[in-house]
Amino acid sequence: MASQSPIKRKLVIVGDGACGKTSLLCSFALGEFPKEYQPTVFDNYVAEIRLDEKPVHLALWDTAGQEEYERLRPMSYSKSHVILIAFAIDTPDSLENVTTKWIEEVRSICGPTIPVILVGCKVDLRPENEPQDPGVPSKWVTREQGERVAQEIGARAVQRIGVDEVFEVATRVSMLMRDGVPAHGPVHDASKHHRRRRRGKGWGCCVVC
Ligand SMILES: Nc1nc2c(ncn2[C@@H]2O[C@H](COP(=O)(O)OP(=O)(O)OP(=O)(O)O)[C@@H](O)[C@H]2O)c(=O)[nH]1
Repeated sequence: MASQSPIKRKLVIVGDGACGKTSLLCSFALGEFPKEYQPTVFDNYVAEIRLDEKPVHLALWDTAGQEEYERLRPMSYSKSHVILIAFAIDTPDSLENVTTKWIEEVRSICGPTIPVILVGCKVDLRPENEPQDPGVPSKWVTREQGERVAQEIGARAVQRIGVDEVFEVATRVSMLMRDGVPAHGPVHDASKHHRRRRRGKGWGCCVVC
């Protein structure tokens, strides 16, 4: 049987500096966490995966969260099929910036229809049963806060899924785009569990693991 040529997809990850973007990509693409923190300028990885038995060449574009590289980042978005917006659950500001900065940037450069997935990183840092004083705000981003932001940016919450599943969902929704425009109108072929219209147009998903 002739081997199928892979479907090419491009994923870009953005989010605040040091929120965990590179670590998330590396743990998926290379199977390991980077040993040391090195702020990214930009970087690429490739994952050869299979989705519904079809080979997919998934290009993973890592971007700089640090402000000094602000002017370089817009170039990374070109011809992308899906965007991951990351935040760190130990840094509430990084979630706030999703609504005040990242979704605005993504929508203004990539347009209203590109699928966006919101991902909460560093979940291992949150203690399982932290005693909570109702008068004191938690230093951790809660799942409810993540869901609220997901709603604000028109995304759906998908909780407690692993790294591989994040990229499986991302690859699946990336199929909705072709060369920067929706492949076939609204989201009729999205998987049942993750189907969502974003204000009648795009698609979003929140993963707060
Ligand atoms: N405990 C824990 N630490 C993490 C996790 N992800 C990232 N880190 C740590 O957080 C720091 C920043 O991680 P990076 O993945 O480089 O963050 P980034 O978002 O790519 O940062 P920039 O390149 O500056 O935009 C590093 O010290 C990582 O080891 C995680 O899931 N758990």
